Amino acid sequence: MNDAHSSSASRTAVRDPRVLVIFGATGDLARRNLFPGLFRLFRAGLLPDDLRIIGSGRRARGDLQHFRDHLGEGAREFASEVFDARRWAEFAARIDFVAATTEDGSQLAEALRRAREEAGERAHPLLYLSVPPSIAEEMVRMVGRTGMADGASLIMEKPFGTDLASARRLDATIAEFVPEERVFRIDHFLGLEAVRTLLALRFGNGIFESFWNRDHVASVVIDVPEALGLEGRAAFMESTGTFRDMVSTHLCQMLGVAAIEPPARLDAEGLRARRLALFRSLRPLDPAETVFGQFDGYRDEEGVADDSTVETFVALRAWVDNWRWRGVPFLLRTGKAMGSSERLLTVRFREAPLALFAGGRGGRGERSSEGRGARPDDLPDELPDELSLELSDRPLLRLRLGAKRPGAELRVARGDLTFRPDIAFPDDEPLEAYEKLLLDALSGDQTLFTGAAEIERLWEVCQPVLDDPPGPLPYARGSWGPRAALDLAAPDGWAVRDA
Ligand SMILES: NC(=O)C1=CN([C@@H]2O[C@H](COP(=O)(O)OP(=O)(O)OC[C@H]3O[C@@H](n4cnc5c(N)ncnc54)[C@H](OP(=O)(O)O)[C@@H]3O)[C@@H](O)[C@H]2O)C=CC1
Ligand SMILES: O=C1O[C@H](COP(=O)(O)O)[C@@H](O)[C@H](O)[C@H]1O
Repeated sequence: MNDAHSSSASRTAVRDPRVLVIFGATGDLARRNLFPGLFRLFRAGLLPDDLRIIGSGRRARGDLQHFRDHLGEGAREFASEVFDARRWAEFAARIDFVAATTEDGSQLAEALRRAREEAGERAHPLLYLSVPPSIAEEMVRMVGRTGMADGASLIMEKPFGTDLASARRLDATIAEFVPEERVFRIDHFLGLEAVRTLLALRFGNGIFESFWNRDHVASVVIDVPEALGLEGRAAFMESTGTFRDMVSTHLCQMLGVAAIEPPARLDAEGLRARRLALFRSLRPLDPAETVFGQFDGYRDEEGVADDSTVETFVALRAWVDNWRWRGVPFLLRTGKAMGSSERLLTVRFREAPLALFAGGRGGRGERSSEGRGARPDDLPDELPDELSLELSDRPLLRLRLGAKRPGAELRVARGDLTFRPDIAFPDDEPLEAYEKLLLDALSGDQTLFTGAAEIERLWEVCQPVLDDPPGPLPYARGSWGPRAALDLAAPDGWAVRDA
C-alpha cells in the first residue's frame, strides 16, 4: 500500500542512517508524540531504512513486546490517520528497550555501542533527552561519562533548565560532550504548521509590516487553555509547574514569532538573532501582573502533595519595550483542566478613528450572525477587529472586520475572512509538529530549534515571577481560571471565551 503521507513534494527523505536513543521513552511525551511522530515519518518513507530506535526509562514495565504494544496503543490513538497494525508491527520491530538511570547507563551504553557497530560507519547517533528538566543535567553527565555522546547529536526537551543558573550550567555541561552545532533545543510549538503560516504571512507579503506595530495593534493575546488534567504526570507537574512548563517556553516563543523584526534570512541564525533581540526588549515579568491558579481537586491527585502550591494555571500581561511594540500588552494564558483545549494567537487592532457607522466603536456596527467561524456566539459588539491564528498543524487564519451587510441600508456587521492552508492546498500534507522537528533533527536542520542565548534571556525575563510567585488561586475544573485572570485581560477579554 502506498502511504498517502509520502505524496508531498516538499519533503526530503533523510538518507543518513542513524541510531536514535530516546531517554524518557516510558513517559507521556514519548507515547503521545515522539513515537507517533516517528511512525508518521516511517509511513511517509522518510526514516532511514536501517534506523534503530532504543527507548530508555528507569525500568522496564514488562518485556519488550509489552513496551512496543504500549507505544502501539499511543500510535493508534495519536497517529490514528496513518495507523495500520501491520505497518506498526514492521515499525515496532526496530524498537528496543534498555533501562538507564542518571547513575547507571552502562547497559544502555553497551546496547548503543552494539547498535553503532551493526549499523557501520555512518551510524551517527541521535540522543533525545525527553526527561524532566530537574534531572536533565545529571542525565547529560551520564551520557557523556559513558561515551554515548561521542559523535552524537543531542535533542533536549523543554524547559531547558529550571531557571537562568541551571540553564547556564546545562549549557556548560552539554558543551563538555557535544558541539553546539549538534545540539537541538526543542520547543515543539515552533514546529507547528501555524508558526510557519505566520512567518509566511508576516514576511512573505508586503502589506503586513505597515500595520504590524503599536500604531495599529491594541493588544496581542496568546491563549492556550487545555482541557486535559494531569494525565499521570503528577511528578512532572509537581517538580515543574505550569509557568516553567508552558509560559517560559511555548507561550514566550509564540510571543517571539508574533513580535520579531523581519529576519535577514529564514534560517536558524536569522530567526534566533531576531528572537534574542526581541526577548532582550521583553520587560522582566511582573508578579503583580501575573495570576497563578490551581484547579480544584489537584491536591487530591495521586502523587501531589496535600499542601502543594504548584500552579496549574498562569495568566499574565507582558510588555515589549521597543519602538514597534511599546505600550502594547501581550496577554498570555494557559492552564490545565480548563473549559476547552484551544490554542489561539490573536492580534487585536485599534479602532478606526471616526465612527461613521451606527452601533459601534470606531465603525463597528451590528454583528452578523454568519461567518463567525470557530468563535462562540456571544461575542459582544464592542470587541475589536482582529486577526487570529489557531496554533495547530491545520491552522485556521481568520481576519475579523467590519463589513457592509447586503441590502438597501448601509448596515455594518462583523464578518470573517478566513484562510485554511490545508483546504487551500488540498494536495499538500501538513506535518504534525513533532514529525516535522524529528525530521529536521534527523536531517541536521536547526531552523526551528531555539538557541542557548534566547533561552537564557527568557529565564532572566521570568526570574521576577520565579523569585516571587503569586499564590495560586483556586479555580473550578472546566472553568476559565480564577476571576483575577479574567480581569487581567479587561476590557476585551481572552481570545478563547466563556461560551
Ligand atoms: N507530555 C507532554 O505533553 C510534553 C512533554 N514535553 C517535555 O518532555 C519531557 C518529558 O515529559 P513527559 O514525558 O511528559 O514526562 P513523564 O513524567 O511522563 O516521563 C518522564 C520520563 O523521564 C524518565 N525519568 C524520570 N526521572 C528519571 C531518572 N532519574 N533517570 C532516568 N529516567 C528518568 C521517566 O522514566 P520512568 O518511567 O522509568 O520513571 C519517564 O520515561 C519534559 O521535559 C517535558 O517538558 C514536551 C512537550 C509535551
Ligand atoms: O510541552 C507541553 O506541551 C503540552 C501541550 O502541547 P500539545 O502539542 O501536546 O497539545 C502540554 O500539555 C504539556 O504540559 C507540556 O509539557
